[in-house]
Amino acid sequence: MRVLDLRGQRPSEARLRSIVPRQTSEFVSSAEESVASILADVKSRGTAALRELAARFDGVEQADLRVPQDAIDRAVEELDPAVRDGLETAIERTRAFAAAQRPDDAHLEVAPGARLTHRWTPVRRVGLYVPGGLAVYPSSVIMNAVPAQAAGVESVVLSTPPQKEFGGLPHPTTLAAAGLLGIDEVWAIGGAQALGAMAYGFDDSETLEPVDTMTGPGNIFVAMAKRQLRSLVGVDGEAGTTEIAVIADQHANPDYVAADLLSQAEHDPHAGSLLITDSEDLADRVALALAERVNRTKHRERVETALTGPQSGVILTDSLDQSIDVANAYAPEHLEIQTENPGDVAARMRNAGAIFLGPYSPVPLGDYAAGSNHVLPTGGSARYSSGLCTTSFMKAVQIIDYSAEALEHVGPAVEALSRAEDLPAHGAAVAARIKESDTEGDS
Ligand SMILES: NC(=O)c1ccc[n+]([C@@H]2O[C@H](COP(=O)([O-])OP(=O)(O)OC[C@H]3O[C@@H](n4cnc5c(N)ncnc54)[C@H](O)[C@@H]3O)[C@@H](O)[C@H]2O)c1
Ligand SMILES: N[C@H](CO)Cc1c[nH]c[nH+]1
Ligand SMILES: [Zn+2]
Repeated sequence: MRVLDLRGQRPSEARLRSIVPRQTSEFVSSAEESVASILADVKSRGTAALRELAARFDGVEQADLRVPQDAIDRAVEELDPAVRDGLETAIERTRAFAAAQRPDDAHLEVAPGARLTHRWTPVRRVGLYVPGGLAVYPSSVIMNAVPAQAAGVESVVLSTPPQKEFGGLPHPTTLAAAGLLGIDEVWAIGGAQALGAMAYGFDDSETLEPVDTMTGPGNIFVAMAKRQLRSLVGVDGEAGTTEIAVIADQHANPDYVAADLLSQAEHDPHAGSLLITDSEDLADRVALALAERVNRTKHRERVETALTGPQSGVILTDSLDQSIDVANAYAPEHLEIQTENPGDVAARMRNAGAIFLGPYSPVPLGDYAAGSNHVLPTGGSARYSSGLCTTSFMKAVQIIDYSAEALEHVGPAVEALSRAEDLPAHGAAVAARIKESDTEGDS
């Protein structure tokens, strides 16, 4: 991994953001044109386009795009018992935490007779994307579906790539996870075209009703499709190519740090793994442990590409304070804090998708069974967006209920502001109720 030595330097926030190792936003932008043409094709030609795209990108010929219920039922029946236990544990913990996130409505009488309500409602129909290119992601079925169900969403549709190995159906463990969660509308469509299908819907040889919100992780084609469809449907944050940053000091266990950096590098050759440390000695020991682990890891080629790419590296700082500044500027999807007092460091972190404290909370725990969600903002978007949660599937409506006296009391304020904005009909609408006159000239 390349080393960036910031010791003795005081880079500005702007400079820090530009020098920390990361895939540039041009990386996702490189998919812009191809995704635009995929989406246009799906919009105009529906299932015919989807079948052609599946042949081109997934190498499958599909008769039906919708997965039959008996394939879902069979996947549940044939599920390995240990995997079933794992999925059920993950569902149980994620469900408990998602239920705890349900927001309360807010009610306020802002003045006598002036009642306001902030009422949360679930989105009616949502589309969940579950990736399935380089790896298989049944855990992402849980991370998408459980908060949607906790929010009270009425209609859930799931889309995931068809697999050549399974005759054009999605991977059976992904189907089994859907079955365990009671999801019966599953489509074998992958990549940008899946997002287009759920956003536009189609009604030709098969029918897919459009959704109101789409969520889920995926590669750059998925992330770009979400960017392009954002004005048509609600989308969650940009949960693109995985990244991990670790703030570590001399107290950290180098083998744990190495194992965790490697764990996320195995997702994708473009995944980012970053160590931020004020201890050169720790950095050297992590490098040794990492080399040893990379030698024997299953997806060695992918991991080596990720760890040696421009998006990965070691940043040497001259203090824990500077490590925190660097991490906040980087805004990682996952941040591990492997320091003497991780809770104190976490309290000073503003920008991270999820924070993992201390030696016994590794990122892979959060990937599967911590109870937290693994669909998290990447590419620095943790500066302004959150990981998937129950409110990602909800929206709030504000309800205004004033009595005649309450309106009369605040009327002069409304009328003065309407004059100031040269929108006198606004003031007149209030004046009509107060003075029993509805002409603008009276207001
Ligand atoms: N941030 C998160 O919360 C999170 C969670 C899980 C996974 N991930 C990330 O999700 C990604 C999963 O990627 P994946 O590739 O394994 O699965 P994927 O489902 O995202 O992508 C596979 C699809 O990409 C499409 N595709 C492939 N090549 C294409 C091309 N040249 N042009 C257009 N479309 C093409 C195909 O249609 C295929 O079905 C990884 O990068 C992983 O790091 C992120
Ligand atoms: N680390 C991924 C989020 O970036 C989530 C995941 C799913 N399976 C394994 N890991
Ligand atoms: Zn992972």
